[in-house]
Amino acid sequence: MSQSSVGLSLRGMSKSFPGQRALAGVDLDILPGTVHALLGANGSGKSTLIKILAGYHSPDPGSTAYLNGEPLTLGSATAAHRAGLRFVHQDLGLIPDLNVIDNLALGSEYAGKWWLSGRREAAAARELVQMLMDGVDVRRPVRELSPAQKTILAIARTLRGTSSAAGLLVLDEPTATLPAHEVDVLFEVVRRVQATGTPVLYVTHRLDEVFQIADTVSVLRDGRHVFSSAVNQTTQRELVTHIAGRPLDELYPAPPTSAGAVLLTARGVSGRGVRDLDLDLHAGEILGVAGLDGSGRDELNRLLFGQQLPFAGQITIAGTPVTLGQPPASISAGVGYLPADRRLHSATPYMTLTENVTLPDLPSPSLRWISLRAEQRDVRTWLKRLEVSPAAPERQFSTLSGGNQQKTVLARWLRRGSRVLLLDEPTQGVDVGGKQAIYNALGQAARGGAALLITSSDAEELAEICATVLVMRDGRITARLSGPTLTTDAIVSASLTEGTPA
Ligand SMILES: Nc1ncnc2c1ncn2[C@@H]1O[C@H](COP(=O)(O)OP(=O)(O)OP(=O)(O)O)[C@@H](O)[C@H]1O
Repeated sequence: MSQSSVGLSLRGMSKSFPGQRALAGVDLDILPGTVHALLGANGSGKSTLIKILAGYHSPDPGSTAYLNGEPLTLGSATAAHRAGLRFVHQDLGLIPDLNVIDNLALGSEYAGKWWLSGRREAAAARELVQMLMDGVDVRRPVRELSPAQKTILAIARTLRGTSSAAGLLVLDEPTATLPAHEVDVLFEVVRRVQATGTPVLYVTHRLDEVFQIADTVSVLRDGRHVFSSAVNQTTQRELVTHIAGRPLDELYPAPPTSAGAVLLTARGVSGRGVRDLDLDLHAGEILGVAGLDGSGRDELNRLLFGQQLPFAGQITIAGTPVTLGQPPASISAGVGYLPADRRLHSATPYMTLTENVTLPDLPSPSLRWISLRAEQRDVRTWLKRLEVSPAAPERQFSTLSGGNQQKTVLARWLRRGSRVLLLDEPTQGVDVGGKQAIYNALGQAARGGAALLITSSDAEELAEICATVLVMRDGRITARLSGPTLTTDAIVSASLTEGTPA
C-alpha cells in the first residue's frame, strides 16, 4: 500500500516483545486537520503504537512511517519531536506547586534560562494560555486549576514552540479522570488545535466521546488494524463489535436491590477533604459516591480504609470499631481497597500476576508451597473471569497493558472474598468488554453478601450499577439519589450545585 501524501501514514507497523506480538502489520492514515479516534480492547496495542511514534520503542524491521510524505525516523524521541509529533499522556507531568508560566517553561527550549527573561516568558505564556483557555491567571499554582484546565495546560506545553501546525498531537485517554461537565471544556480546546491544521490522534475507551469529537475512527484488535470509518458512517454498536470481536449485549447489569445488615458504619468522620461524615453501608449493596475534584470523593475511601488517618470519628465493620488509620486492621476486618492510582499505590510491578493477586494473603512460608499449584489455578480462574489478557498467572505485572493491570488488582480483592469493598474508579482505563466483566463480578460479589462502596467520575456508570448514589461537595454528602431520582443528569447537576448536607 502506498503512503498518503499528507498527514501521518503508518505502513506495516509491527512490534514484538518476548513471547508477545503487540502490533502486527498496522497500516493507518491520519489526515491533517482531523481528530482520529483510536480504539481497542485492553492489550490491543494502542500504547505500543503511541510509544513507537514517541520514539520510546523501536518497531520491528519493515515498519515505516511518513509525515506529509517525508519518511519518519522511528525509535528516536529527538527525531519524533523534531518532526512535530507531540504527546499528552495520562500522567500530565505537571508540577502542582509551580504556577502556569513555570509549568509551561518546563521542558521547553526556554527551560534553564526562562528566569532571565521573565517578562517575555510571562507574556508568551499568557498569549498561549489565552488562546487555549480564556480567563486563567497564569500566576496561579497549577494545583488550583480544574482537571480539564490541567489537561489543557499540558496540551499548551507540548504545543509550545511549534511555530505553525504541529505534525500530530496525540492525546492518550485525556478524559479518563475528567468529570462529565469538564469534558466539553477540553473538547473546545481540541477543536481549536484541530482548526490550526494539526491532526489529533485521540485514544479513548469512552465510545460516546468518539461521536462528539472525532471525524474518523480506527480500531485495533490483538495488534491488528481491524476497522476504520468516518464517524458519521458508523454506530456505537458496530464499534463495540469490532473492539470486542463479538457483539456484546447490555453493558450494565441491573443493580442489586435487596440490602441486608449494615456492614460498615462511619460516624462523625473528619479528615483531609472530608467533614463530619456519617455513612451506613449494607451487605448486598453497591453504594456509589460522586463529586467533583476536591469534593472529598477522592479522600473518602482512603479514610475509611485507613490509608489516611481521620482527625475524628468512628468506623465500625460488622459492629466492631476498627483502629483508625491502620490498613492492616481494616484488611483483617475484611475490608478490601482499590485505589484510583493502583499502579502507584497498589501493585508490585516486577512481581508476577499471581503474586499481585495473592498479595494480601500473606500465608506462612512453610504452608505456601503446598498450595502453590491450586493457587495458580485459582488465580487463572479469576483472571479469566475479569477478562485479563493474557490470563497468565506467571506473567510479570509490569508487562500487562494498563487496563489489564487494573483488572488484575481488582481480581485480588474479589478473590479474597472481602466483605467490604471500597473501590475508587474501578473501570478506569478498562475496555468495554472488560467493563461488562467487572460490573458482573461486582454484582455477583454484592449478591454474595459483600458491601461495595464505589467512587467514580463516570456519572453514567454510577447511575446504572448502583441502587443509591451519594453526591459530595465541600467534604460533605449533599445529595442522596435513588429510585427515579437517580439519573446521570441528576448526579452531574447535584455535583455542580450547592446543596444542604444530606
Ligand atoms: N514491555 C513489554 N513487555 C512485554 N509485553 C508487553 C510490553 N509492553 C506491552 N506488552 C504487551 O503488548 C500488548 C499490547 O499492549 P498495549 O499496552 O499496547 O495495549 P493497549 O491497547 O494500550 O491497552 P490498554 O487499553 O489496557 O492501555 C499487551 O499484550 C501487553 O501485555
